[in-house]
Amino acid sequence: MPGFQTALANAAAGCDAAAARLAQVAQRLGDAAFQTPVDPELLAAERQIADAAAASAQQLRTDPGLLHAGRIVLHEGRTVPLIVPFGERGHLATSVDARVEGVANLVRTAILHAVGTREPGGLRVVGIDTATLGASFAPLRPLADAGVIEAVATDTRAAADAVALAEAQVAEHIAGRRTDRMLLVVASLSEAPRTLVERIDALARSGLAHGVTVLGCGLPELPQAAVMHAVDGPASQGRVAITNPPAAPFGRGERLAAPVDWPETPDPSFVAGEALRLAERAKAAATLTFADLIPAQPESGDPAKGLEVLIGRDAAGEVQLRFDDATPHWLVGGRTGGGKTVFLLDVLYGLASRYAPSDLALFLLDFKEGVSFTEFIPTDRDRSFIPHARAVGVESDREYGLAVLRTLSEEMTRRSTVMKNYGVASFAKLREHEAYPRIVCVADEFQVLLAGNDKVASEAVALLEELARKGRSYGVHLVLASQTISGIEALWAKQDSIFGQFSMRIALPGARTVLAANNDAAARISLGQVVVNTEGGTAGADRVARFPDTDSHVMHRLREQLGEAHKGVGAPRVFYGYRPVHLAEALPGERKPGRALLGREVSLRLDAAGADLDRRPGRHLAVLGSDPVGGEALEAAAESLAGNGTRVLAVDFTGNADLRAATDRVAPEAFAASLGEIPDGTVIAAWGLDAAALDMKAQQALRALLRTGPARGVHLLGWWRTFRRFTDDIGGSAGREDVACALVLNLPGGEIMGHFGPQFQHWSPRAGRALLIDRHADTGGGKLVVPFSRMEDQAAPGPQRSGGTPIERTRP
Ligand SMILES: Nc1ncnc2c1ncn2[C@@H]1O[C@H](COP(=O)(O)OP(=O)(O)OP(=O)(O)O)[C@@H](O)[C@H]1O
Repeated sequence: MPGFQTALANAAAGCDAAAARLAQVAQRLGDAAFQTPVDPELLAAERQIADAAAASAQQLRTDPGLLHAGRIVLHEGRTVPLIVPFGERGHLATSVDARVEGVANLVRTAILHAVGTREPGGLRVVGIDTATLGASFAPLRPLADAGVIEAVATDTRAAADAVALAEAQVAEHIAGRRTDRMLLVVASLSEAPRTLVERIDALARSGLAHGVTVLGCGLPELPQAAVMHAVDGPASQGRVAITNPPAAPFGRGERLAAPVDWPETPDPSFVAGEALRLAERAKAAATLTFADLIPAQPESGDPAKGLEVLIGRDAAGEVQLRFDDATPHWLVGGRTGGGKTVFLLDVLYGLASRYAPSDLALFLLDFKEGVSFTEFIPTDRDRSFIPHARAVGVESDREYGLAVLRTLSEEMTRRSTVMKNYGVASFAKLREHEAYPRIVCVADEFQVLLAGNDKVASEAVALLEELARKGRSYGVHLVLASQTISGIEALWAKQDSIFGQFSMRIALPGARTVLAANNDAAARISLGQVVVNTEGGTAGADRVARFPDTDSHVMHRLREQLGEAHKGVGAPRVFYGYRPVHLAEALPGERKPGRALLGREVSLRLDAAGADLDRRPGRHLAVLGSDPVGGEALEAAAESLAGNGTRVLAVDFTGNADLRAATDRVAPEAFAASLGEIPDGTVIAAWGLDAAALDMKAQQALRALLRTGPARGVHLLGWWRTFRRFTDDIGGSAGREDVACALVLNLPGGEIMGHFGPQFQHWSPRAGRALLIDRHADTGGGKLVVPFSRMEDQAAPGPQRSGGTPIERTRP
């Protein structure tokens, strides 16, 4: 732009000379001086300037180092743009704030110019507007929605945060961690404390070289700034006098000798259109696609020092998050529909594509209808899965979550022993000897695990604390996510020592309490954006990134690729909290002679649960409670035994049992009499024993059978729908040891603890779950199981007809 600059310099010199002459004349003649005819040379210079300015105008608009800050008023009604150094070349200040319309126009012009003349993402804008509560920025709303204007502070506290953001920008710039620029726009500051103004001055001093430009409206003392002074007085016509910009003075005097006007009020539709255009441009540039998250070279990451994953972009570029010593565990929050599922899928698919299944193991828990991890497991329609996933809980029980946490804790113990053997103290060093994978355990709606004061909650807290504290040394990482404030508070309330370990805070729109109390960054973002804060949520340490929506084709393709590359890796074990389980799905190895299978353990391995009917005293099973599932579990037990060659004698007092699996049947009315004649090696399966008419003699025969049966291979599997009748039948506490196994259904802990022990007082029955107690196998609180139920197409057979003879053979 040499033509324009030379013309401007000549004109400025001309102006200086004319101004000096004018001043002298004015001194002599007073107001009459202004009637003095204008020097024809000056008019000629002005014409030259105006022509050069018109020719260069387009070029000027694209230079981020120059700002069109108003109009220089010339003679003959001519004006030329007032161009001042800006951006990296200078700050700009005004003597009055944006309550003056011309200054508000300057604010908008400056922002649109600064954003528009840089590459998308090259400039962040932070605003302060306490006197008009943000009105100066209102027409630029799309830029705020797109995250280009990161914050507009409307009170003094927020103003201090905004200044802190700019200070952090300088610090990051000095440290070489950022190369983008920030424009701090102080549109108005009303009664700001002196210290805040001093901080802005300090920013102005160091900012030019270190990434911050200040537009300080109402701050005429701003260092390194050209200052536009509103000229007072009735004759001033709202004119402005501008001081020389320190970086590029207009001329020899202190000020530009010609009068200046504030920028004109632009057409509102132009401002709105520009803001929208720039916002769209910023969004398009800041948004990666889901496919962009998948590296070109899959599984090439080295997990020794940490795991790294690309999640999106912010103004400074790509945003990579890490699981490492600095950010070993993550806390994620956001309101319903805030994008938590999508964000977690971005992270987990990103990780799975970067690291091999031997380097990364995923444990995925979902405690409510929230995130569903079906994208990791085979489904009826799509058999592909993510081979990194080791265990997945969908709408998991708390006990399942606990089992996963226990497994991780045991894994840490195992690793610690190995590390001691090698004499190393970090996961990175361990990897030099053995290729242990890093483990990432995601618990969505984790607060469910901590709810209440029961044993599960207290054990979960203890385990979480241990994992949070020690996980980093052993390569075990937690991601706790919650949609509710109470979720995060639950963790806080339970153990603040856990909370403190989560230096990585991730806040999706509407998240509260994930960030520090005075950090409201999550309130200002919209869907598709995330606040990432690696300093425990501290205000001023946020990065606002845009993350992509998921893409089911890309996910499917990756699953197929991974499946192809890791053919030998089996599908993860999946616990579906809401699904019934069936004996028919038991694996061949799970069916063993003499083992009555009753359901599936709610545990990491989801093993088949049952009672072993061996020769030890007491090897009988009582199914207790009126829930009809008790009858179905007993059917499964009978079937599993009969399938392995055990002779099963069935008797049904309920009229609803499916006795097809039984080898023999006995009519209900013949049951009492048959008790004395049970052949050796027989299992009696009895449905609804509470309805059996047992006189004293029969009851005694029953007790004798219980006491002596196992030694000769005779076992009773009995379903009592009432607890009282069960204890009566076995002879109360005297017979306690005679029935060692029980499957407890809908009977509260308070009712059974007298018989089974105080450790069962916390048992609270729930649909589809039972408590398996084996007095010989464990002294703890029993095992939570999902009892086997009938398949849906397995219709209830209706009342069974009893035969005429006591023992009727139904199957050879
Ligand atoms: N980064 C994004 N870009 C575009 N759309 C998104 C993005 N993230 C989420 N969405 C959309 O927002 C909607 C809600 O997202 P998501 O299911 O992840 O929310 P959530 O917080 O898990 O909510 P909920 O638990 O209630 O399902 C979805 O339709 C999703 O496609």
